[in-house]
Amino acid sequence: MKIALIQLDIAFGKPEVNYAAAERKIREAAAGRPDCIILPELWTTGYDLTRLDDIADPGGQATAALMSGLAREYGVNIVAGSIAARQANGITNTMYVYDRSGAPAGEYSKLHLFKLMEEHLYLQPGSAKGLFKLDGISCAGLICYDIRFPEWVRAHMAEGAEILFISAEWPLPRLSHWRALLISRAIENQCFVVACNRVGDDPANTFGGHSLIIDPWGDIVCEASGHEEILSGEIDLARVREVREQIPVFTDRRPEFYV
Ligand SMILES: O=C(O)CCC(=O)C(=O)O
Repeated sequence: MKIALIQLDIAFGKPEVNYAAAERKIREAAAGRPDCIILPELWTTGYDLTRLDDIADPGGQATAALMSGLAREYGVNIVAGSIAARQANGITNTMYVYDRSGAPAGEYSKLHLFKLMEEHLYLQPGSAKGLFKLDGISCAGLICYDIRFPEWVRAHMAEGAEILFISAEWPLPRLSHWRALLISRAIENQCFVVACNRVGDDPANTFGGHSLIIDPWGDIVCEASGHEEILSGEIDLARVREVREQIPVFTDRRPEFYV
């Protein structure tokens, strides 16, 4: 499976600019004929939280129209990062996933809102897992701060997911945490981790880039720089089965003692 990670800079609070940039980058990435493309977190608005009432995408519909159309046009799966979506219960930080036919394949709203960046003041948390299938492969999709909650990641991987997709806006000062947490999630869950971060600045933060693909042994398949780029890497799902057979963590678990 060939994966392209679109490590974008994001124009603060300017969805029209960001939709145009993401479309350009997806067309560029699609030329390399990937099986799957992933975008970062909140890529339509950035963290312009105080203006979300005006700029959130109602029901994710504008995002769906663009992403589903591109997925169908290029016959590529798209993990469309996350966006601020206006829902009946308020605004959520929601990841939408489309398969090669452009059909919705999954949806996940960020469960753990990040207080350090005031998400809890403007967003409603999700309440369901981010499990979906792409080309018959079981996948999980989570968002940024979620990677600090190994029990939430495990809840997904224990249901058989083999690839963990992460969309993020992870700040530069904690880049060492980003790498260590992602490598740990890959090792402990014996899965591929595909993690797409943004770059650039907003009024409060500088974001670190260094999007990554990590294999189920914890080795880095590929890693981006701190600048805008399309990172491309190939994964072989047989590696998940090999590592899970060699060290059978999932069958050796004793969950009855973990509560
Ligand atoms: O956990 C962190 O250090 C960063 C999390 C974050 O930036 C987010 O969830 O948006």
